[in-house]
Parts: sequence; structure tokens; C-alpha cells
Amino acid sequence: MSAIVYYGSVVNPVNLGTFKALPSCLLAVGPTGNIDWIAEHVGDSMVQETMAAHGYVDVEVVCLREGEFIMPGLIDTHTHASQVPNLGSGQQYELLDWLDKVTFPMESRFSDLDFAMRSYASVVRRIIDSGTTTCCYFGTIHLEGTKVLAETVHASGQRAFVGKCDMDRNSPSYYIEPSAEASISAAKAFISHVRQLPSNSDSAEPLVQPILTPRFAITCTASLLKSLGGLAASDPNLRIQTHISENPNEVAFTTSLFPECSSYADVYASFGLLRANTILAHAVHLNDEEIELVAQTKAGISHCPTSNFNLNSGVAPIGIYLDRGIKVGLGTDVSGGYSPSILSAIRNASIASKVVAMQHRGDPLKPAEFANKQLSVASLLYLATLGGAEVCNLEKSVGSFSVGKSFDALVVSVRDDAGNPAMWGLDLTSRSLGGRLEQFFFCGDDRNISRVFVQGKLIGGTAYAR
Ligand SMILES: O=c1[nH]c(=O)c2nc[nH]c2[nH]1
Ligand SMILES: [Zn+2]
Repeated sequence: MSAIVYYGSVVNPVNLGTFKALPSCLLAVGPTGNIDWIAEHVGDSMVQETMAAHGYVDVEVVCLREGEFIMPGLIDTHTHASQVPNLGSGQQYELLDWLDKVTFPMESRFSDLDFAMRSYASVVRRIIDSGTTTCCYFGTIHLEGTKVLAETVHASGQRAFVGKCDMDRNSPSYYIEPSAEASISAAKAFISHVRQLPSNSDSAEPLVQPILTPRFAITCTASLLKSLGGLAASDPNLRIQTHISENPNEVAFTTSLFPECSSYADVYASFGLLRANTILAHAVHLNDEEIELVAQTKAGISHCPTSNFNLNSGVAPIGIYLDRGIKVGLGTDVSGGYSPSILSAIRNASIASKVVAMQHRGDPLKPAEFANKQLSVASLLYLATLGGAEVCNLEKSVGSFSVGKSFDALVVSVRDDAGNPAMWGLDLTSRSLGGRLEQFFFCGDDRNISRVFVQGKLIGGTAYAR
């Protein structure tokens, strides 16, 4: 890859309350796909001079058009690739019935490798074109089928964590692993397979990495959780993903299965599965003790508001977690969530925060920055990018733009010629860059994402030749 420079509007998250809106920014990407330098405010007449000052002579400059901007790629901290064929179906159920009646039957079909290959190819393409540059995927219990998922993601150039589900109880006879030993041995085989994918073994943070995936406490015996905890202890860099406290019936069932544990979160903590690189999906109904435990262990939370509304699970008190300093990112949780796009998670995260704020209207103000308040556009941007990167422990490499970070980015177009009628006729001349970002968040879709880059390489978007 040769070095390349992008010139035009750039949106860059800073923290939960701020982002930089830079209308005339030069952003240089070096041959390795890392950001070489950034010049935030450069008039047209100063472009060549600024490049020369950085030793960039005869380097291609891509100029963005009016109505286009660059932003960091979206990060989906929780989704189920094997549930995409179920999108938009079975939504009359709550979690445990939904798993039984809709989800396990679909996931069981991934024992068929032809079906797995066909499904995963379209799933990964669709998720990339939705602007997701880093994705945390659940596969199924099938070792071979989940290898297909990892290989498909690897071939696509997306950054991802891929997990084979561990499930050895409370699962239907047609979709369960035969024993804790079988589950662990398949998990180990999966981890080494992913680590041996081409060029994966020579990097500390390869693009595609395995992630330990106990589905949730209900489907794992104590013996399986203990072995998974042992595996995690021997491999500190191995990320862990699971579900927690999504639905009241699930919480009650979990605590009845583990009476020796003081809470749902304590189940994972007791087995050594709650740590700084654990991703906890949902966290809708955590009690104070559990919030404290999550904060102390520095685990991250994947906020999945589309799914939480869709499966009648509840509204997660994200503001409380943010005030407590807990890492939070967004998850689509397909197919509990009905959309594979993080834009849907952004919209529903905004609505969820407004629901919480309405429920607490009139409450005395607390010395809190986020609790019981609606999330701002800056906060939504942060959760969808840098917050997700923190949850994945990738914040040093992705989630925002700074020198040395990977160029994982989107070119967004809110122009009429992007072809999305929901955004036609926007008054571009009177909209600030921040205003365009907000309109993209709430009215945009795949048609407004023209280019998707991971590590500097074009891997998707409407301008991607396929
Ligand atoms: O939203 C969810 N989707 C799932 O597949 C699942 N499994 C356990 N808990 C879950 N929650
Ligand atoms: Zn899930």
C-alpha cells in the first residue's frame, strides 16, 4: 500500500462530552495503514506546503466533496452472526422463550458447512457495508462452522473477535455440547485455529482474534465455567464475551442455578471470567453490588438497546455506568436486535436514555454527569467508536484518529447523490459538520457510507468494487 492523504471534513471523538468537527483537515495514512500525521486546519492554498513539510511529495491526495466527511469506523461490541437469517422474526417472545423457539433452531443449522459458508459470507459483507470496522461475533457451538466464520471475516479484512459458543446444559438436545470437556477442547482448537490464520501469528493484536464465549451462565455447568476460567487465567490477553442480566426471568433462573454466588455478576467473577478484557452484553438489571464488581474488575459493558426494547428486556441505566467510570460500547445483538447496523443501536441508545430521563423527570439533581440524562450526539459518537474500542481493549489502536493509530474509518456522504431519500434536500450550506453527523446518525443508512477502511485498506461501502 502507498501512503495517501485525505483532505476535507473529519469528525474525531475526544471524550464522552466532546468531539472535534474539522472542516478542512489533512489526514495522512502511511503504507502500513497507520495514521502518519494530521493537520487539523489547512486552507486549500496550504495543502501542498503542509504535505511537503511532512515529507509527503508526489503522494496522492483524495479530496472529499461538500457533504462528505470522514469519521472513525463503527464498533459493534456484541452480535450473533448465526442469527442474521432470523432478523425481524420471533420478536413476540421474551429472552428464554425466544432462545428456545426461534434462536436455537436457527443456530443448530450451522452444523451444515454449506449453509454456514453461504450465510456467513452475506452476513459479514452486510455488517461491513453497515460501517462496522470492528465486530465482536458470537458463532455457534460448532467448531467447524465457527472456523468458517473466522475465515470469512479474515478474508474480508474486517477487524474482529470471533467466539465459538460454550453450552453444555439447559439447551435443547439437538443443540448442546456433549460435555464440559468436549466444549473446552473445541474452544482450545478454535483459539489455535484463529491464531494460525495467515499473518495472525506475527502480530500482538491481529485483525481477527479468538474470544472465549461462554454463552451465558444458564447454559454452562459449574464444571465448564471452571475450566473456562482456567483457560482464561492461562491466557491473559484472551478476550471473553458473554451475556449478563438481560431479562428478569433469566436473572432469577441464573441465581437459582448458582445459590452459592451472591449475584449474577458474582457467578462470572467466582469462575475468573470477569476481568478487564471481558465484554458483558446487556447489563440491564444489575444491582449496586454488581455495578461495583463490574467497575472494580474493569470489565466493559456492551449496551444493546435495540435488542433490549425488541425482546422486552428493559432499559439499561447506561448513565449510571458512565458516571461510575465503567467502559461502555454499543452492540447490535442481532437478532435480538432487528438491525445489523450500529446506526440502529445509536438511535435506540438515544431513545433509551430519553426514557430513563423521562422516568426521572423532577428527581432532585444528583452530582452526576450522565445518570438520568439524555445522551448527547458527542456521547453517542463516543459509545459507537472510542467507547467500543475501550470495551475491546483496542483503544490504543482504533476508535479515534491520532498519530500511530490504525486508519479504521468511514467516508460518509449526506449528499443527495448518495441515494437515500431520507436525507434528500438537506440544507448542506446551513448545516454544521456536527449537524450533518447527527442527521447521518438518525436518518442515514448503508447508502450514506461510501467507503469503509480497516487498517488503511478499503474493504466495503458503496464505492467498493465487488
Ligand atoms: O439477546 C440475547 N441473545 C442470545 O443469543 C442470548 N443467549 C443468551 N442470552 C442471550 N441474549
Ligand atoms: Zn447476544
